[in-house]
Order: sequence, then C-alpha cells, then structure tokens
Amino acid sequence: MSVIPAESRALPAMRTHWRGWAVCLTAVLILRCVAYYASWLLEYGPYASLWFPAAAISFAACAVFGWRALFPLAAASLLGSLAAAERNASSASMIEIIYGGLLYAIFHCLAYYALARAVMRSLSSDGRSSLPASITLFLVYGLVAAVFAACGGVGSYYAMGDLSADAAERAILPWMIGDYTAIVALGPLCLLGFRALAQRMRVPMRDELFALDDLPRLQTGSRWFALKLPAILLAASAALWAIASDPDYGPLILLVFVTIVLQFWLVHTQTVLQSLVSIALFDTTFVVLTRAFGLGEMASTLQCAMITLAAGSYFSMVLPMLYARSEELLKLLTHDTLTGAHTRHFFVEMAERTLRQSRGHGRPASMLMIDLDNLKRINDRDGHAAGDYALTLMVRICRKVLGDNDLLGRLGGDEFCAMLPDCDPAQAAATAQKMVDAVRAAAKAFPGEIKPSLSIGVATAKGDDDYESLWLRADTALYVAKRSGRNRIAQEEVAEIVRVD
Ligand SMILES: Nc1nc2c(ncn2[C@@H]2O[C@H](COP(=O)(O)OP(=O)(O)OP(=O)(O)O)[C@@H](O)[C@H]2O)c(=O)[nH]1
Repeated sequence: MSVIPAESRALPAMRTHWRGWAVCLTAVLILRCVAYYASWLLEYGPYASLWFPAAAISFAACAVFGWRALFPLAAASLLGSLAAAERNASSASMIEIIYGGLLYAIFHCLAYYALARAVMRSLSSDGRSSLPASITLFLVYGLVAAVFAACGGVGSYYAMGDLSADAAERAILPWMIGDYTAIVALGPLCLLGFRALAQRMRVPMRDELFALDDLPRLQTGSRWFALKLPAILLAASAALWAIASDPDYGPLILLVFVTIVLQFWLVHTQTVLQSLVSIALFDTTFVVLTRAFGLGEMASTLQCAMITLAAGSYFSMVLPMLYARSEELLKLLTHDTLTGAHTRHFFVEMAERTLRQSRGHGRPASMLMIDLDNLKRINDRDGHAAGDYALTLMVRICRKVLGDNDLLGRLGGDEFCAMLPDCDPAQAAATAQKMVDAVRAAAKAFPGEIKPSLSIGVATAKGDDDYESLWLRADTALYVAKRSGRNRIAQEEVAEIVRVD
C-alpha cells in the first residue's frame, strides 16, 4: 500500500478550485463588460437608460463569489470608465480619467458588495423561513445601495470633468433608478445563474446559497410556458407600440399595466426559474422598445412598472412556500410525529367539540381509553425501536377499525383515547372488542418476544357529561381492564368484564 502525504492528496482538489475560480471570475468580468456595453447601446438619451444591468451582475457576483468578485468587477468598472471617456471625447487627462474610474469602481463595488453581504446574511441556513425577510431586505437595502452607487458614480464623472455641477445634480436620480431597476429586475436571476456556474465549476459555495435549493421546488409550473411567454412579450410590445403611435393620448399608458397583470398571472402559474426568466425578458422588451420607439419621455413610468412587477413577483413566488410551511407546522401541532394520532391538545379540543355537538343533537357519543399493554417490558427486552413499532402498529390497527368521523388521540406514552360520535354503548363495546382482536391477531407476526396487546376502557356520554367527566369514567373502566389481567375491554356500568381469551 502506498502512503501518499496529505498535502499531495489535497493538490488535485485545490487545482480544481483554482481552475473553477478562474472560469467563474473571468465569466464575471466578461458579463459585467457586456452588461455595461448593453446599457450603453440601450440608452434613450445621454447617460439615460431604463436600467443598468451591470449593477445586477455586480450584486449577484458578490453574493455568490464574495470578495473575490471584487477584482473582476473593479477591473470592468475601470474599463467602463475608460470606454466612457473615449466615447464622450472627454477633455480630461489620462490621470484624471483613471482617478475618476477608480472612484467609480470603489463606490459601485462597495455598494453592491455591501448589499450582497446583507442579503446573504439574512438567509438562514435552512433558508425557508427567512426568504420573505430576505426579499424585503433586498428591496430596501437595494435602494440604499443604488443611491450610494449613483452618488459615487456621478461624483466620479464630475471629478473627471465630464459633468458640470448642475448636470451632475440632475443625473443622480435617473442613475439611481436605473441601477435599482436592474438589480430588482435581474439581480435574483443573475444570482441563480452564478450559483449554477459555481456548482458546475465546483467552486466552494457559501452555506447560505444552499438555502435557495428549495426555490426551484416551490411551484410545479404548467406546460404552457413556451406559449405564454411569447404571448406576453408580444402583448408588451403591442402596448408600447400603441403608446408610441399616439403619445398624446395619455390613457394608452394603462396598456402597460394590463401587460403587467398578464405577467403576474404567468409568475403565479410557472416555476420560479421560468418566472425569473420571464421577468427579465419582459423588462428587456421594455428597455429595447423604449429606445426603438423613442419613448424616453415615459421612462419613469416604465421603470416604476418594471420595479413593481419584479418586487411583487418575488413575494408571490414565496407564497406557496409559506403555505406549505404553515401546513407543516399545523401538522406538527395536531399530529403525533411517531404514530400519526392526534396530539393531546388537539384531540381534547376536538373531542370537546364532538361532545357538545352530540349533546346538542341528542345523539349518543362514546369514549375509548386505549392502553398498550406491557410497553415497558417490550422496550426493556427488545429495545425502544420494538416499542415504537408496537405503538405505530397499534395506531394503524385502531384507525382501520374506527370510522371516518371518529377521533384518535395520543394522551401520552402508551395511552390513547378515541372519541366516537353517534355511538351507543353496544357499538362502542363492539368497536373496542374489534381493536383488541385485531391487535391480538397482528401480534402473532410481531418480531419481538413479548407480543403487544390492548386494554380498553369504554364509557358513553350521559346528558350532562363534559370531556373531563367522560374521560374519568373511561379511565376508570380502563383501570378495571388492566387490573383484570389486560388484553381485554371493560365497559363502565355494564360492570361485567368482557374477556377476550
Ligand atoms: N418505545 C417507546 N416507549 C415509550 C414511548 N412513550 C413512552 N414509552 C415508554 O412506555 C413505558 C410505559 O410504561 P407503563 O406506563 O408502565 O406501561 P406498560 O409497561 O405498558 O404497562 P401497562 O400499561 O400496565 O401494561 C415507559 O417505560 C415509557 O418510557 C414511546 O414513544 N416509544
């Protein structure tokens, strides 16, 4: 057997990481440059675009790759500033351009790194319960980050001498809204994209990112996505075309909100990934057509629509998860996790209601106190797993004997209680007897040495009985069944002990 030193065994994994990191960070650099260039192409006026997708890339890259993403992001920001100076035929010296570019890079990267850190920290390791809080935080802190990035960005152009003080002041708001629109509309999709890349390249991921594993499972989606998506994009294009064809007719703007309603419908019926893709394409359609149709005048309305759509969609996407979560909690609250019988608290509440209804309708109702015999001996002899199995077997059998309207609850340990509405003493005794017989029959195949059996006390409600008084009589009957040798039923007042053997 060859003995390999620990360091050399670790080398292949480290090499994989380095290659993975190189691919991921290069992808960030390229995408960030492409996004910058795209927002340039799509400007409807000087420094004015509906969105700035580079901000979404920066946020998502920092969220997935952490501080390492700052290198390609800073490089792309600097390159962007150089390209902007070239395009605008800036009169600034090279030193001033580099200085302005560095300033811009610092503000932009810091703003979106801080946003990414805050959002990641808000995702707890199980993620599920914290997702709505993380979305709120993303929307609120996103605004703060966009303000910070816009002030820094405008300030750097001012420092380069490309913007006068007056123009700089007026540029801050559109810059900020452009950044914010992009991070809200594209940020989550970019984040899932970088996360998929990190997984593929086997780059170690932050624990919080695993919290997003649940997302794709939230909604099942319908098969009509391939039809719905083009239909909605067509509707959005038609709405913008109609608005552009008669810009003086104000009410046409309402068509934008009609298309948003359609988009909401899609988000509600498709998977999370399909919804994110659809939001991104819908917003891209707005951006491209705003430039193509010269709709710059309506920029703020369209941005408002894009932000509202994306923010609203994120909350609707987590709704199914919240429903599922509350159902899970409800189940935990009402059902015993081992046996599936009702929990004591829930059973008592339901049994009280059943008794009240039976009394109100003048119908009989009976109670069975059911106890598994010798559980302690089963545990001691064959182990707790055997005891657990005996308990689950017993509940399964009892449930089969009981009717749909009957209740079965675990009061604690090996003590169970059944509430039987519309059940007179004879029917109650017959049901209890069936349970005892069925468990005795099943016990033959029980793997342990000590076979499980049941003792049951039976009581039927009288006119003024409440849960407590009925339970007391059923419990007394159970005590009689136990004292008489177990594996049998005892019925109150009937006074006789029914033997099963
Ligand atoms: N395996 C298992 N044992 C449990 C569970 N809950 C309680 N027990 C055990 O069940 C035993 C109940 O003991 P006892 O109240 O003396 O009842 P018993 O041994 O069935 O005796 P009788 O009721 O008099 O026939 C205790 O040893 C508990 O520790 C459970 O969920 N699983």
